[in-house]
Amino acid sequence: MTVSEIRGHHPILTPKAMGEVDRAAIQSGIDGYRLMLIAGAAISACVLEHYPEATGAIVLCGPGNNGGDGYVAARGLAEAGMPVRLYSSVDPERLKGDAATARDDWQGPIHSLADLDWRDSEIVIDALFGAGLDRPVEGAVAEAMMTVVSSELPVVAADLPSGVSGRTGEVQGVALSAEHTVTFATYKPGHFLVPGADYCGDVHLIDIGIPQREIDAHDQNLWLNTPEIWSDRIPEPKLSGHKYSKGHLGVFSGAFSHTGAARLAAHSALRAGAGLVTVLAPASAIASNAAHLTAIMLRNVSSDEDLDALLQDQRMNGFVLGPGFGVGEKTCGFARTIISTDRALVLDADGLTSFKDNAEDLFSAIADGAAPVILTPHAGEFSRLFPDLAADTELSKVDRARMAADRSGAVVLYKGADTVIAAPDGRAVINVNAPPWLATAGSGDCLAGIIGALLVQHVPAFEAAAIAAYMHGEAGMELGEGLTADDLADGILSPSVLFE
Ligand SMILES: NC(=O)C1=CN([C@@H]2O[C@H](COP(=O)(O)OP(=O)(O)OC[C@H]3O[C@@H](n4cnc5c(N)ncnc54)[C@H](OP(=O)(O)O)[C@@H]3O)[C@@H](O)[C@H]2O)[C@@H](O)CC1
Ligand SMILES: Nc1ncnc2c1ncn2[C@@H]1O[C@H](COP(=O)(O)OP(=O)(O)O)[C@@H](O)[C@H]1O
Ligand SMILES: [K+]
Repeated sequence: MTVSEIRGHHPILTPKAMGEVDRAAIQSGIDGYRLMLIAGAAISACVLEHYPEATGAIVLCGPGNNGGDGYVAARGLAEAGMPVRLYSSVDPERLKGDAATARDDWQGPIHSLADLDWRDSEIVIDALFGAGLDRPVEGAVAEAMMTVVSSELPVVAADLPSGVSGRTGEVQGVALSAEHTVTFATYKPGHFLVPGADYCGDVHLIDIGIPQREIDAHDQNLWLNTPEIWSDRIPEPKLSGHKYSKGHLGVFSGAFSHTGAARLAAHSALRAGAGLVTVLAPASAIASNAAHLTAIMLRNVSSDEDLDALLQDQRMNGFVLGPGFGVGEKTCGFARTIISTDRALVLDADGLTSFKDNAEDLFSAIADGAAPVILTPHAGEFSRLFPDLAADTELSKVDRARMAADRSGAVVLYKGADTVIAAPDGRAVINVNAPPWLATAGSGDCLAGIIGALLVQHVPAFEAAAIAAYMHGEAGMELGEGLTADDLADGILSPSVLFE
């Protein structure tokens, strides 16, 4: 999916919430079978569009309404002239409601999945399980799915690839890997959370006629991270502006052999539109930083006293602490001091790990302080600060980020291919425009700098994190595979340029 091209407000609903929307729509008088006919037609249209040369299809139907979609799709393909063989994972007599109607409207034979033979087919339509998957797939169905996997035939999935949890994106037992997934009414978390995202291929969102008011009524405060969520928060350059009106960010550097991370963050921040950026370095790192900095300023901040003196200048209104800084009590002390002021703080990398054994200290400092704080953990750092949430296999990454934001009082940007940003007030977005080559040393340091640049320009914390993740992804896409973090820092465009 070319995610950068997705525009608009896209709420993401869990399968459970989607089921409630579905029931509410039907109760309001909408014909459920009509929804299934539109869904099934969209699946057959997807197959015909993307595999026009296919000389035969197999359609795998499960026990519920996902299977019903399969019967409708099979009919559409057969009517278009494609030879179709349909397999059911259960006795078709077991089907109920709309799925039973769809079965009755299918004129062809229904084979048992146990007799699966794919040899004269070129495409598989997966309608075994969708939103109703609620336990690991096992036994004969799992075996048949393994046969499909080993056939290496392309798969088009109805709603979700079978075996992928729509709520968490986790694989339940075994899962089919689709080239295309046709989903209905809204995206589900499993389309974007890893590993589910890898199983979905291109995701096509189809409006099947469920009223928007029903979707809005079941809004779960979770959206895709698209520009429409925050475009009105992008800092606009003003004619009357000067460099201080665009904020002054301080980025803490580590000791003499650990200075690169801070410079990557500082450089990215200047590119992202901060008015001034100063690297704050201990005495041992002044020379190595000075050798590399021009537009970025440099100041010696070695001790608590140096930090107190620095904080006298009210114009330095935000900080990035953590990249290359070192793990230890000095880091915790600096973080606590900044949080006790009203300056914004991005706490990243070593700044997070330093609180491994005293996370509650950090959270109570945030609760007592007035500063907006953003925590930017990757999975390892997350498990150090929130070990119980990381270990709870029932939770999705969205649940974890939300619970972490609630507990810490900070905006949490939980990194990865499927970065989730959550605010203490419950809002959350999933960012999906990041290409895999962003996983390179120093890329997270650049992200921390971009967030800092937005914070010092007075963008609220949740939006600053969401905009920064999107900008980071866009820069990665623009630069292409093989980028280094140096390229990335150089390739960041200020948001008013990027989104003009
Ligand atoms: N949203 C909408 O507006 C529309 C939705 N539509 C479609 O409906 C789909 C949701 O339908 P659904 O609720 O019937 O669920 P579905 O995925 O077919 O599963 C059914 C049954 O599978 C079973 N089962 C579960 N796990 C299992 C396992 N591991 N191994 C074995 N069995 C397992 C379990 O039955 P159980 O055995 O527990 O009785 C469960 O009840 C949705 O994905 C979309 O495609 C469209 O028609 C258009 C309108
Ligand atoms: N597979 C991936 N696809 C896209 N982006 C990724 C992937 N893995 C990591 N990233 C992103 O790359 C950055 C890596 O940051 P981090 O883990 O802190 O590394 P570092 O400290 O080396 O910069 C994060 O923004 C993360 O979201
Ligand atoms: K499916």
